[in-house]
Amino acid sequence: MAVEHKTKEVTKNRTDFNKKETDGVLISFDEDIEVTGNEVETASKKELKEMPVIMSIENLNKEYSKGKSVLKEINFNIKQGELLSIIGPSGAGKSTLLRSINRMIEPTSGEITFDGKNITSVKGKELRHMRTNIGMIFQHYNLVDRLSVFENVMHGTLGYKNSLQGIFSMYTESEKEEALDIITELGIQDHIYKRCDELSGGQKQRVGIARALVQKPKIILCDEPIASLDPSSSRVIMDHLRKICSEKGITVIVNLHQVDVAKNYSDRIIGLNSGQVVFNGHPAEIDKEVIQSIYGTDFDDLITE
Ligand SMILES: Nc1ncnc2c1ncn2[C@@H]1O[C@H](COP(=O)(O)OP(=O)(O)OP(=O)(O)O)[C@@H](O)[C@H]1O
Repeated sequence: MAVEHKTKEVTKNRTDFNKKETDGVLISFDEDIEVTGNEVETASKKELKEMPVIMSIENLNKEYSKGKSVLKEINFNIKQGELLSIIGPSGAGKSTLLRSINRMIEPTSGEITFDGKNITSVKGKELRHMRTNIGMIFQHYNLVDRLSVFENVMHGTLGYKNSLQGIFSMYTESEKEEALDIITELGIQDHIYKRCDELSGGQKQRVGIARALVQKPKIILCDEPIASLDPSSSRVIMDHLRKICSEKGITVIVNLHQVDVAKNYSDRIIGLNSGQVVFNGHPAEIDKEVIQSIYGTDFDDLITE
């Protein structure tokens, strides 16, 4: 079921939020936009309209403890090749939502259909197979520091291997060649034999993207991929994610704290507040009232001018 509309009446509050930097949330608006990247070419509405839906999320709920809902009746569709950002205040449920999608977290109820298959209750081999189609990158990279860039990237193929092949790092020549191509595309070929703990944050995140890409995923989930990076490295990472959608047709779902980055790079934005979707629309529809609905009445408390 597609939900392509604002799902909650926005609160009327005329506080001027222009260019306010909160703890981790940078807000800006069209008339005074503070863009961290170049003008980015997102997919046109028409192009995306013609793309097939790759994932549907229906009535998804999550309770970590009984009676305390962290996700409440989440509904939305995602198209192939779409870059979808999820924004919302700390604790809104962004990570829980992202991790429910690949079942790192078990949803309490609801249904996720991926590539035509209900993946909500798949187990064992089927779950492993499903996860090879869903790559993930993390705020803190989740690399093995003492291993080289190349070895970390090759770990992306492990989902396709039995445990013996995995233990002995048995990679085929074509797997190695494909990994090299991806490493080169990401511009980290000069670091290929370096240990990962010798890299900058931006380089580490590019290793994380390369590892996700060698999985040959249909979707990549990104949990605050730029939260630990400076603006220049953030731009490089977001440019790569945008390119992955536009040129490889891979769907990217990205949790972000930076509203301006979400506006600049996304085909669509979902706003979460207290576990509910309060906005689901085009970045151009994000205005002060929408921001108020997403960040809530406590938003003033976050301002640190
Ligand atoms: N493993 C857990 N057990 C119990 N409660 C949890 C667990 N993980 C998250 N929560 C709670 O669920 C709610 C949503 O957390 P989540 O991390 O999904 O939010 P978020 O929007 O990603 O926040 P942030 O932007 O700070 O990362 C929070 O109230 C959090 O305390």
